[in-house]
Amino acid sequence: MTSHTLPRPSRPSIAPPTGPLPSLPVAKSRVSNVAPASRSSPGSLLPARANNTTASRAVSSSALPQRPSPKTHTSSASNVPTLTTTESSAGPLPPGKSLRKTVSIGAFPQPPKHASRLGSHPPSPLSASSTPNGESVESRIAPGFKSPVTPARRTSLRKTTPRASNVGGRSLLAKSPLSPPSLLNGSGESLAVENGGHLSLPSPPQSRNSSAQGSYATSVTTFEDVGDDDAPAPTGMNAMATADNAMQKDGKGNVIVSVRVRPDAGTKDPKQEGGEWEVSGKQALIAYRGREGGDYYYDNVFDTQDNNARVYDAAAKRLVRRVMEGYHGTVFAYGMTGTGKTFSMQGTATNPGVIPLAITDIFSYIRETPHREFLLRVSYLEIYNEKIHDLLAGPIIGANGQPGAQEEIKLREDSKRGVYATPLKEEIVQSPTQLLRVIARGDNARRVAGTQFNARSSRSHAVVQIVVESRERGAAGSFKDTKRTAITPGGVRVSTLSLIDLAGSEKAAENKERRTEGSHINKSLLTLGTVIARLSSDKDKASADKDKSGKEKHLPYRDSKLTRLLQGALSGGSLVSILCTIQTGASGSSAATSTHIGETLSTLKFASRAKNNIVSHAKKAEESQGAGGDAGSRALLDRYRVEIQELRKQLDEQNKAKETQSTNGEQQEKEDVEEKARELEDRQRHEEQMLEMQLARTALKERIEHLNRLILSSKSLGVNNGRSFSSMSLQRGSTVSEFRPMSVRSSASHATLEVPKRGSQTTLPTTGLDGDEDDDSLGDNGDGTASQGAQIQSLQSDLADKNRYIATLEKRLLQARRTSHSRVSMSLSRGGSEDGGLTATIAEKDAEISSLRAQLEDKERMIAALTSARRKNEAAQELGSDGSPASRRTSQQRSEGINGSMLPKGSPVTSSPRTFSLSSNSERRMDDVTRMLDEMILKQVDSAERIRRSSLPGNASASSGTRRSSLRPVNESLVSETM
Ligand SMILES: Nc1ncnc2c1ncn2[C@@H]1O[C@H](COP(=O)(O)OP(=O)(O)OP(=O)(O)O)[C@@H](O)[C@H]1O
Repeated sequence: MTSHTLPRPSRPSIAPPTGPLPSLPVAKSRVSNVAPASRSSPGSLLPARANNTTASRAVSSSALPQRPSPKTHTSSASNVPTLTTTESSAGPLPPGKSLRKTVSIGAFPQPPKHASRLGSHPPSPLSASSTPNGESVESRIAPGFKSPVTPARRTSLRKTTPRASNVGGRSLLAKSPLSPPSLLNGSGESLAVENGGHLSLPSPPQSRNSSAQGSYATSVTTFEDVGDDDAPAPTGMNAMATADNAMQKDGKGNVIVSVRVRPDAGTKDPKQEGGEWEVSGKQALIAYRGREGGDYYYDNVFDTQDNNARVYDAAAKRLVRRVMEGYHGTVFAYGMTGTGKTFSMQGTATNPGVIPLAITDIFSYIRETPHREFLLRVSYLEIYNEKIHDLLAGPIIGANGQPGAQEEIKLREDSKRGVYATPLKEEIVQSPTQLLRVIARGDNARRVAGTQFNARSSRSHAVVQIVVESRERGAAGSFKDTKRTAITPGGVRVSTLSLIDLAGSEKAAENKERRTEGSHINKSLLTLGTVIARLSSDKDKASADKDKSGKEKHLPYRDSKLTRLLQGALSGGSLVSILCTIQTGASGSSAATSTHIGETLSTLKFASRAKNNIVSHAKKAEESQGAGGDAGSRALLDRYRVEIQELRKQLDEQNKAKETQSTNGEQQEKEDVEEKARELEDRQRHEEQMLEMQLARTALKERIEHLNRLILSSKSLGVNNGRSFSSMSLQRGSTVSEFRPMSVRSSASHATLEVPKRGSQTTLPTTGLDGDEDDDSLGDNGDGTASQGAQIQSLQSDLADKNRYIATLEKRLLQARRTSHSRVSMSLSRGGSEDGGLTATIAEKDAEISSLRAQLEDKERMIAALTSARRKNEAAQELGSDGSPASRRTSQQRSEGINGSMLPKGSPVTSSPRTFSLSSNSERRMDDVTRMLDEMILKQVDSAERIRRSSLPGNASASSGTRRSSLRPVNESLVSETM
C-alpha cells in the first residue's frame, strides 16, 4: 500500500522550532501545476467550487440583510441591567444576582447578523417574533446554494431584519437583537467588557430574554440572575451551564464559523494583501470585489495580523469551557492546502495554536472547579486514504521483527457514544504537559509530505479526541438537585472535545502517491460539503424531508470516514466551531491566481453553508448513575471509583482480618502465657513435691542411718564398750540374738537397780571369755560399776543422737511445713486429696516427735535411775571397805534385791556366784534397755516406712519398697531375733 511507503517525518507541532516561519510555497510551482485540466480534477468535485460562479454572484452586499438599527438597542436598554466596571469589580451586586468568575468570556466575539445564517436556523419563538422584516433570504443566496425553504423557515427569514453590510462595528453587531442566543457566542445574556472593563452596549431585550437566565459575562466577571432561590448559585464557569434552557428552546448559536486569512508570503505590506479582497475583522467580513465577488459575514474573521491566541479566544475558548461543563464540542479547521490549518490548530512554541491553548484551558477549568473531580483521556487518530490509524499506538512490530500492520480500526455507532473508532488507544492524562506530550507523539506519527502547495502538507485528517469525565465531589445527596443544573449528585458526566485538523483540498499532484492521497482527501471533503449542504437542504424542505416511502432523506455520512466520524457533530449533537483558512493573495500559492481565487471563494461558501445549515441542539451530557449501563461502563471515572471502592473494601477486610488475627494472636499469646504460667506453677508444685519427697527421703535416710548407727551402737556396746560392760562381752558373737523387743518405758519402770554385792564381780567366771574381755567386763573396779558408767555413757550418747535426730526432724518438718503451706495456698481450689496426705504426714511426724520425746523422757528417767544405782553402789562399796557386815549385807542385799527383782527364781543365774549374779542382773537390765531401744527403733522404722509409703506416689512406692527391702534384713533380723 502506498500508505505504508509514505515516510513519517517528525512534525514539530507542539514544540516546533521557534525560528522564522518556513517559506511559503513559491508561486512558480503552483502556476506550473495548475493546468486547465486540473479544473476537472477531483478537486473540482467540491461543492463550493461547483457552484463557484453562482454562489459568488448570489452573495452580494445588496442582498445581505441590513444591520439592526440602533433604535432597537435603545429601546431595549432600559430592560437590561447595566453593568459598570465598578460594579463588576467591587460594587454591590444587584439583588438576585451572584458574582462569579469567568475567563475571557467576553473575548468571544459576537457573530455578524447575517440573514442567510439566521435563515438556516430552525424556527424558534424568538426568531419568529423578533424579525421585523420578512425579506426572504432566497433573494440573497445564489441559485446554486438555494434550497427549498420550508414554510417555517420562510416565515423566519421573512421576519429577519436585513443587515446592512459594512455597517457598524463589531461590538454593535455583537449586540444585535438578531444575534442568536448561544452557548458559544455569548450573545444575549452577556455584556462584554473588553479591554479593561469598558462596558459595551447592552443586549437587546429579546436577546436577554432568550439568554441563559440572564447571566452577564465580562472577560473576568459574570453576574447571573438567580431565578431559583433554592438553587445554589453557580460558581465560576459552571454558571454558563444555565444557558441550557435557552439552548433547548432554540438550537441557535451553537455553531461558530470563523475564517482566518493567512498572510501572503509575497506581500510585504499587509495593506496591499488581497488586492480585490477586503478583510474586516471588526465586521467579521470578507468581501471580494472582483468578478463574482460578494460579502461574506461570519462569526469571526481573523485577518493576517491576528495571532493564534486571538483565534483561540474567539473561536474555541467558549466551546472548550462548554465541553468541560458536559457538552460535546468539535473544532475543525478546513481550507485549502497550505493556508494555515495546522498552523492554527497546533501553532508554534511562541504562537501556540488551538490545541495547546485548549489544553491549558481544560486544566485551568479543572483548577477552578474544586467541587468536581475530573478524569481526562485522550486518543489521536488519522484518516489516511480512507483508513483510520491510531497515532498513539506506536510502531507495531511483527513476529519476524519487522514493522507490522496496525489492527484495523473501525467505526462503530452507539446510541450514547454516537460514532466512535475502535479499537483505539486512549491515554489517561493528568497534566497539561503530559497531554501535550501525548499529542506531540501523535503529531510525529502523522503523515505529512511535501507537496507543490505545502512543504509539510498534512496528508491525512487528524482527530484529537479528549474525553472529559467529571462528577461532583462529596457524598451522594450532599448536593441539592436543582432545576438549573439538573446535576444528580454522584453521577459521571462524559463529554468529548474533538480537535480536527483536516487535510487540505488540493489539485491533483504530479506524484502518483500524492494524487492518491489527494483523491481521498478531496473525496472526503466533498462528502463533508455534500452532507452540510444537505443538512440545509433537508431543513429547508421540512415537509419534503422524507422520500416517498416516508423514510428520512439520506445523508451520505457513510460515504467517507471523515463525515461518519463527524456525524454526531454535524447532526446537532455537539457544539461546533469551524475555522476556515484562506489565503487571499495568490502569491506563494501553487495555483494560478484565478484558480486560487476560485478555491478561496469555494472555502468561503463552504463556511457560509456550514454556518447556515448546521444546527446544533447540543445538550449537556447526562450523568450516568453508577457503573451500570453503557454510559456508566464507558465512564472510567465510575469504573475507577468502583474499583477504588472495591479496593478500599478489600483493604478494610484485610485490616479487619489483620486485627482479628492480631486479637486472636493476642488471645493465643495470653493463653500461651497462662498456659506457661500454669506449667510453671505445676513445675513449681512438682518441684516442691519433689523437694518435699526429697526432704522426706533425706529425713528417712538420716533416720535409717541413725537407726543403723544406733543398731551398730547397740552392737558396739558389746564390741567397743566390752571392756566396761561385761554382760555384753559375755554375749559377744550373739549380741544380735540377745536383742529383745521391749518397751524402754516398761523396762525402766520395772527396773530396780540394785547395788551388786561385793565380791561378786571378782568371782565372775571367765569361761568362754577372753582375758582382756574378762578384765574389761569386770570394770575398773572389777565389780561392774564401770559397766553402769559405760551404760550411762552409752545412753547419754544415744540420747544426744536422738536429740540431734529430733532436731533434724523438727528442722525438716519445719521446711516441709513451709513448702506445704505455700503449695496449699497456691492450690487451695484444687481439692484436698494432696492436703489430706500432707496433713496425715504432718500428723505422723508430730506423733513421731512426741513419741521420740516420750522415749527421751524414759531414757532420762532410766539414766537417772542408773545414776542413782551407781551412787548407791559406790556408797555400799565404801561401807564394804570398812569391814562392817552391815555394809556388806546391805550391799549384798541391795545387789540381791536388784538381781532378785530382775531375774526369775530358780534361774541358773541365781545359783551363780554373787559376782556372776550381779553381772547377770546388769546384763539382763542392759538387755531390757537394748530391747526397749530395738523396739523403739523398729517402731520408728515402721512409722517412717509408713509415712514414706503414704507420701511417695507411683514409682516412689517401688523405691520405697527397695528402700524397705534394704532395711529389712536388719529389721527382720531384729524381729526374728525377738521371736
Ligand atoms: N497565519 C499565519 N501566519 C504565519 N504563517 C502561517 C500562517 N498560516 C500558515 N502559515 C505558514 O504557512 C505554511 C503552511 O501552513 P500549514 O501547514 O498550517 O497549512 P495547512 O493548511 O495545514 O496545509 P496542509 O493542508 O497542506 O496541511 C506553514 O509554514 C505555516 O507556518
